[in-house]
Amino acid sequence: MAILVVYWTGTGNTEIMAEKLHEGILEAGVEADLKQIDDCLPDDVLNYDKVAIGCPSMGIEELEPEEFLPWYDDVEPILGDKPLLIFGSYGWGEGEWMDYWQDRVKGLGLNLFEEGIKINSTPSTKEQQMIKEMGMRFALK
Ligand SMILES: Cc1cc2nc3c(=O)[nH]c(=O)nc-3n(C[C@H](O)[C@H](O)[C@H](O)COP(=O)(O)O)c2cc1C
Repeated sequence: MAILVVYWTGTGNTEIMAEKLHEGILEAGVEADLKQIDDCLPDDVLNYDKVAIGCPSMGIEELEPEEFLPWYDDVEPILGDKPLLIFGSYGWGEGEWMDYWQDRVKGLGLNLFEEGIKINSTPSTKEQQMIKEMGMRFALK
């Protein structure tokens, strides 16, 4: 079994989240790759059993529109029933972009794992541990 953790980041906060998820998955003893979307063609997701996708809140509570969204629009239709974990960082408010993203995923009937992880700004040490534990659960489920 292999898991892909793939993300877009502007200033590195979502990247820290991706690294912690990846760490947790590896600690659970499951093979995993960590990639930025630049290094991952949409079809590459087909090589994995489970996929974790990260994108921060950009625009006005939106997924990043220039690079991430066109990539994600191509990925979503080929995910099938692969377990999908979504995550990202936000800067203010309640992190509504994650609610919209989850609604979108659920509306398409995709196999969403737990609730998407949203973290305000840079994840604290405690939040990093929580993310790592979620990575372990994702790996072992
Ligand atoms: C162009 C732009 C738009 C943003 N829009 C939002 C927003 O609508 N809501 C929000 O909570 N944060 C917003 N943010 C803040 C980012 O989500 C926040 O800084 C986040 O930590 C960035 O994650 P990253 O370091 O992975 O890029 C925006 C930031 C930028 C640069």
